Amino acid sequence: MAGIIQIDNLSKEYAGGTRALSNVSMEIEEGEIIALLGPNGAGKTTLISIICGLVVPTGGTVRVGGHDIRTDWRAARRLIGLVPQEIALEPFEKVINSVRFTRGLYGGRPDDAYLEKVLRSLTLWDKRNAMTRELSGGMKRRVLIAKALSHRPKVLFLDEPTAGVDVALRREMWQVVEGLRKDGVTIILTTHYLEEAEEMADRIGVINKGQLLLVKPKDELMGEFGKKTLTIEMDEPLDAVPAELAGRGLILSQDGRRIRYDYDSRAERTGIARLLGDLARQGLTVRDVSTRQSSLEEVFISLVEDDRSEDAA
Ligand SMILES: Nc1ncnc2c1ncn2[C@@H]1O[C@H](COP(=O)(O)OP(=O)(O)OP(=O)(O)O)[C@@H](O)[C@H]1O
Repeated sequence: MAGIIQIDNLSKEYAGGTRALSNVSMEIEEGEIIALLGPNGAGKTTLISIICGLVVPTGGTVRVGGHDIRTDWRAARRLIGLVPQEIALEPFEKVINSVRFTRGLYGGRPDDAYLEKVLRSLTLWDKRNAMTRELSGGMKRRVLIAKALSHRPKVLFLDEPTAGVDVALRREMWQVVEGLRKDGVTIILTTHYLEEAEEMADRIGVINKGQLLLVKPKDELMGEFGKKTLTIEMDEPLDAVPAELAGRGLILSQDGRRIRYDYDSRAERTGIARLLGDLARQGLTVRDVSTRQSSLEEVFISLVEDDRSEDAA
């Protein structure tokens, strides 16, 4: 079965000559949450804007629910809701009217029962008669989501949903997304926060300089690139790594008390047992050992750096 979104060889060159996207292809399955990660200017917003019909691509195609976004844009757009990066609301409008209005814009017939369900799920029902300017920042963001959901889209785009919000609000937003997942809404979000992608997404796409470097299930990405670090704490400080243990990439801390060893946890032989055995043979006593998995942040930085060094080569 084809995915709900099918992107083929998508490219965009802006009028000034900036190449914002180069031959991006990707398929998104119904019901999944996909996070698009990338540094500033990578092309994330451009990609979302093209799918939503706000920016015209210079090459390639996008289908939403089988509808081409250019030749069959009305049907495609009906399936999409967009929560933009900037908060843009009518300040003197009541929440409920603002949401009703957006539903009308999409050509939806009035359906207050559905809008009540949406507002309740976003804990906005009690605020339905408040003017949007009276709401807190977090509530305003939730109103944007309510508006984007007002016509029952199958796909929701969240462009940096938690940019500039505090930790509590960020967690609140994650819960909202979790609720939408349960309702079967497909979600595509962009973020700079790796923690956010790690927390919410099923799959992660990494974009850099207009190119989609990879799209992978989150766990696979972590497993594939996630190196582990073993820290060995010595009973007595060392002056240097013993010569017998050279060539294994061991790093001694400045105070000589800890040895760091990076290894691939999926390798058949991690070298840990050998290392500990060799230390014992040298008469060195180990006080403690700990391991740490690299974070997605480290994974991401190494990917983007690889991309940079390939450019330089
Ligand atoms: N309307 C436009 N006209 C010309 N160039 C543009 C336009 N919009 C974006 N760009 C350029 O296209 C590139 C990609 O921008 P885009 O906003 O898609 O990146 P982004 O990954 O969303 O970045 P950010 O994380 O900062 O929002 C950038 O170099 C940007 O300057």
